[in-house]
Amino acid sequence: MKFEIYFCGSIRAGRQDAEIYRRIISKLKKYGTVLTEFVGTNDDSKEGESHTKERELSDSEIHERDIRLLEQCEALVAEVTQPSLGVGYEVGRAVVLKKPILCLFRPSCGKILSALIRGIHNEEDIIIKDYKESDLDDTLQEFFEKVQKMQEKNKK
Ligand SMILES: O=c1[nH]c(=O)n([C@H]2C[C@H](O)[C@@H](COP(=O)(O)O)O2)cc1CO
Repeated sequence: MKFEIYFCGSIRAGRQDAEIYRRIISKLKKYGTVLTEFVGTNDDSKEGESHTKERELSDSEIHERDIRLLEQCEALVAEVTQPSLGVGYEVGRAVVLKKPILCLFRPSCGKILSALIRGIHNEEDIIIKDYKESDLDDTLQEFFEKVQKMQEKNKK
């Protein structure tokens, strides 16, 4: 399986889960190319050393680049535990673009996921999954098998 994958995680809404994003991205590489690897790059500074390049771009350039990558991707995986306007927007745009979507939420954080995210689950091409890191391998495998099947069906 070799897909182009758009990964979403909080940036300006807080970098507390950046290390988890990095670990998810390294698992995603088994399934293809991660178009937004910078979301998981480890950083010490508040906005992130890894975003030095991002800082060279204007907000509208970041938005244009991300929409282009969203259109290009074959699947979107979002870590939605840390609430982020940018991630919510990306998920909404991916719904409109009819991309397969996997949203990953850790209930252990004590927060309650937005109904506007949990409510898009359809058991088919949009999966909203409560997870623990120990479940990730199985969850990703299951999701990308679905994506593969959908692509094969669409080719017929
Ligand atoms: O510099 C950036 N680069 C970028 O690609 N994004 C995208 C990717 C992330 O999945 C998402 C994070 O949004 P936010 O910054 O609102 O938490 O938006 C967001 C920012 C900063 O808002």
